[in-house]
Amino acid sequence: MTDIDYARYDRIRPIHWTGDTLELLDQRRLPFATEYVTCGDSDAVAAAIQALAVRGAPAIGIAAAWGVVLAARDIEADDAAQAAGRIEPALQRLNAARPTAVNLAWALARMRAAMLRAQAGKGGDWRNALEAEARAIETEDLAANRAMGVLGASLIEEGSGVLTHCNTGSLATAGFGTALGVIRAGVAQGRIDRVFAGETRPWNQGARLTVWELQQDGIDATLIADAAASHLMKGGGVQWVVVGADRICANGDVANKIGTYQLAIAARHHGVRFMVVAPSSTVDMETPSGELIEIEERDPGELLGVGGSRTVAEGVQAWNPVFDITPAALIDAIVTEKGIVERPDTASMQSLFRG
Ligand SMILES: CSC[C@H]1O[C@H](OP(=O)(O)O)[C@H](O)[C@@H]1O
Repeated sequence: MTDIDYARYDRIRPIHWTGDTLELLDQRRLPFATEYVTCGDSDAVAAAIQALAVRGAPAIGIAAAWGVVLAARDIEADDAAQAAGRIEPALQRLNAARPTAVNLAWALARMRAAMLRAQAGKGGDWRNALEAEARAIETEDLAANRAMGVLGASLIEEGSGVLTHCNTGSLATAGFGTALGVIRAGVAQGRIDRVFAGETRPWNQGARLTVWELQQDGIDATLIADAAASHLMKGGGVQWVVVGADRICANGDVANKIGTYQLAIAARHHGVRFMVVAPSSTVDMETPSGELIEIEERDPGELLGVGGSRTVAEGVQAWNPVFDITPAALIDAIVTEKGIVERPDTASMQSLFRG
C-alpha cells in the first residue's frame, strides 16, 4: 500500500502557541477569511472555545491545555501545591466552556497531573512542566491521528465511496484529522474513490470547513444536503459512513455532531457500514452509556439564519441541540490509535481500554 506523505496535510494548523499567546485560527470566518483570535489569558481561550472560534473535540482539549499554561502566568505561587490551588478556578472556567466533548476535561486532568508530578519533584519547575504537558498533548494527538488514518483505511475496500459528517480534519485536531484522516489515508492508498460531505446544519462545519480542507489537499469531495444522505445510501453511492466523536462511552455509545444518529439508522437500513474514528482521549470509560452524556444546546439563533442573513420569520421558536447519541449497536467499528473495536459493546471496549 502507498505510504502517506503526511507533510502535504500539514498546511492547516488551527492552534499556534507563540510562547506568549495562543493564536487560534478563527473557524467562524472560514472558508472566506483567514483570521486569528489572539488569546493572552485562559479566559480568552475559554471564550474562544465557547464561541466555536476553535472547535472539534481534540482541538478544544489542546486549546484548553495551552489555556492552563496562560493561567499559570497570571498567578504567583511559591510551589506547585500552592499553584494548583490558585490556578484551579481558571481550569473550572475552561472546563465550563462546552459540556459534551470529554477531551476538554481529559486535557485539564492531564494538566493537573503534570502539576502534581512537579509538586513531587518529578516534573521540574511547575510552569515548565505545564508547557511540556500541553506540547505533549498536541504532539500525541497528531501521532494518534496519523495512526488512526491508516488503521481505519485498512477496513475500507478499494473502490469505495465514503460519506462523512461535520468537520473532523486538521481544523478539529492537532493535524491530519480523525475521520478525515481515514479519508485522507484511504484516498492516498487508492481505497476511496468517492468522498461525500454533509453540510452539517446549522453551523455548517461540512459545507464551510470539510470540503474546504479537502480542496486544499486536492481531494475532490461532493457536498450534499444533510437531508440527501439516505437517498445517497439507497442509490449505493457510499459503502461507509465515517465520522468523528466527542465522547465514546464504556459501552460504545457515541456522542457526536447532531445528525450522526440518523446517519447511523439510515446506514444500517441500507447495509452501509458505520465507522467512528477518535483518539483514546475521546473515550470516557467513566460514563457507562450515552444517555448519561450532557448534550450541548446552543443559541437557537444559530438556526434562524445563514452567514448573518436571517432566513426565518421573526418570532419563530427554534431548538438547537448540537450533539446526539449513536447507540453502539448501530456502529460497525470504533477506530482509535490503540486499535479497532468491531461491533462495540462493554466487553469489547473494556478489552481495549481497561486491560
Ligand atoms: C475530531 S472533531 C470531533 C467532533 O467535534 C465536532 O463538534 P463541534 O464542531 O461542535 O466542535 C463534531 O462533533 C466532530 O465530529
